[in-house]
Amino acid sequence: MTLTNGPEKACFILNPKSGVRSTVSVPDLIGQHLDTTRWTPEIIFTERAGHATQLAQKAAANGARLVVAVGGDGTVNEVARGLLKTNAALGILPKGSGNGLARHLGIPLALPQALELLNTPVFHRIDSCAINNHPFFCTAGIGFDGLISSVFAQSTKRGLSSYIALVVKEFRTFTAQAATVEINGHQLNSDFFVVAFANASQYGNNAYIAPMADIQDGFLDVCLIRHVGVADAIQLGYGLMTKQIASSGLAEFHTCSTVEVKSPQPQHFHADGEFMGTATEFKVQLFPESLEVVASLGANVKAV
Ligand SMILES: Nc1ncnc2c1ncn2[C@@H]1O[C@H](COP(=O)(O)OP(=O)(O)OP(=O)(O)O)[C@@H](O)[C@H]1O
Repeated sequence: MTLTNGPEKACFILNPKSGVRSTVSVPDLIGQHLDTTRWTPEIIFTERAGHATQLAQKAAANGARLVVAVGGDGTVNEVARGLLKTNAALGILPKGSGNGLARHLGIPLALPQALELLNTPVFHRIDSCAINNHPFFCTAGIGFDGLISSVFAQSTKRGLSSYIALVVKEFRTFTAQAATVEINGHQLNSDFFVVAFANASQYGNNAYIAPMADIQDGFLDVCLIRHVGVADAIQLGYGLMTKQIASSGLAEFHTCSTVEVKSPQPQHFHADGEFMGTATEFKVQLFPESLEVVASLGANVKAV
């Protein structure tokens, strides 16, 4: 497709550390598959954690119409937060191990096909969220999944099998944590294994924590999981991978636009799988239609 005004600027921000497919040369793939009558590409490598946010802000300020995160959900998060309140749209070349947002948006995991999607882009507006002012676009969580994000951040191993081994190890010693969750004017006091906040439906790797979550509906889906024994854990794992967590009897769901959580003990928390620290009080907010993305029609999103 040729534009009457010529190609627009597309900036590709690559995290060289992300993913397990390190042999793939993304610049070569961009050279082979990107339609240069549609886009004039610029390719930049990140140099450190957090760098992608600065690069994305700069690209948007310099007139890029499209800023493409090349990496996993951590890189997607960093690029996307840099694009909030700008005129640039987010593209994704999925190169992580989980790729939760890319999967929700129907973006092909094969990079040549993901590049083809950018050649004939359809733009969509999606909601974004924040946990204690840390933006997230896919999921955030407190409790066991917060702890896992912390332990995974310290581990040098990547990939699904390492992740599962780590989950099993930590599960043996983790106990549900006391907290008060305030949703829609109601206070729920309990011990919680996980309090998860879903903008998109999955954590990544097709593990669906909130299968019904709609990324354009203006609502957060909150998933509360209380005590989890060994037999429950197997059922929970099965429910996550088969989109049947809601019928497992182990999870309770609420929708809201703001939720607050208080806990007597500091709790680990994550945003899009990245460990954000510990806190005793949490405020989680949703900002409707606050980010423009290129996604696949017929996936879980409606076109603008
Ligand atoms: N040049 C860099 N050097 C070191 N770390 C970086 C660099 N660029 C980005 N990072 C950090 O790498 C981390 C992991 O990135 P990302 O999530 O994209 O990959 P991943 O962990 O392999 O994928 P997934 O989240 O799907 O498992 C992010 O926290 C990001 O801040």
